[in-house]
Amino acid sequence: MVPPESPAATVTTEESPAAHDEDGPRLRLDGVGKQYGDVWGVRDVSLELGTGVLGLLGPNGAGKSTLMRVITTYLEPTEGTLTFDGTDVVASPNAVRERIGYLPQDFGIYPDLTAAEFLSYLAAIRGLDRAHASERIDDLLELTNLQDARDRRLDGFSGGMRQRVGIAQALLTDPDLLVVDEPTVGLDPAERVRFRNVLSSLGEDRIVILSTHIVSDVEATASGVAILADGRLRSHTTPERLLEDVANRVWEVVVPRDDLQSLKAEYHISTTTRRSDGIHARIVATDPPEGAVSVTPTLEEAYLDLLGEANASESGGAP
Ligand SMILES: Nc1ncnc2c1ncn2[C@@H]1O[C@H](COP(=O)(O)OP(=O)(O)OP(=O)(O)O)[C@@H](O)[C@H]1O
Repeated sequence: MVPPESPAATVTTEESPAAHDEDGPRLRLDGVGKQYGDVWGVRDVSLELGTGVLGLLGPNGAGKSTLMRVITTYLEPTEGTLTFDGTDVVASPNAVRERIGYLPQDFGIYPDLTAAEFLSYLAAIRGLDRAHASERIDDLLELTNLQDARDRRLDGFSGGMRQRVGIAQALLTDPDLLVVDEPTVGLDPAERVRFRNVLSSLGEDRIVILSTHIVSDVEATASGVAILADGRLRSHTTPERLLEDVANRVWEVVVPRDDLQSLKAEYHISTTTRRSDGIHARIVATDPPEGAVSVTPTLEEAYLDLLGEANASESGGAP
């Protein structure tokens, strides 16, 4: 919960990433807040976005879904204003809706339909004329690399293929703003890479907002990062600047397994890996322990450092 008296988030606008294309679509949020009863889902969010992929990161309950629902007009903000190319999103939701594509986390399909039938059905619901829809569906099946599966029933699709159908449906009206919620959860590594590539190319000429817990998806696709915590915008920057902020402060140290607890007590540990020579721990610290070797930070470490909550997540290695 965000108490109304909380201080405004310290977000420096001059650090915000510049849009790729000054002539492309622009989305602007000023002091946006959404309250559920006594609880603020998000509060005082100001952002200006141009073309490119924005990675929206934040812990559970940070307000990501609330913010996306407000942006996609599913929820009205309690306070603040949103404008899309100068149009007031709250006053004219219908004008904005037709320019927005949304892939929600709980995207439902009709299992008995083929990919092409499903997209035709959604195109009809959204009022696309038949000839235009058929051409558009062909293009989208190609874009999402599903042309060979177009006449297969959706119940035989893998998770990754379903997500690509989800992206295709979100793009039916050729939106200038695409919002995708946790799109790579449950995908295998190859599908994830393919999906990331599709998102990156979509960001070339539209605004893409990618909400996720998977920081490596942001690292691979995003030109901008917005970090929410407790409903507040903590940072709007580029992945490069986020990494610069933690440069020279990430270390790897090898300790015997019995020393791990005391290391945890003293340092922010991002990951630990068990190897035959001991536990390899990556830590974020200004004053590292003796023997620590400086390593290249990951975006996840920069993100955890900003949230101030780095802690160990153990990964594989020798027993
Ligand atoms: N319909 C609702 N009624 C009351 N409170 C809500 C409602 N939806 C969200 N909240 C609250 O608003 C805050 C933000 O929730 P939200 O779902 O937007 O966060 P999130 O970042 O999307 O979380 P997650 O990553 O777990 O999906 C939380 O405190 C949540 O409990």
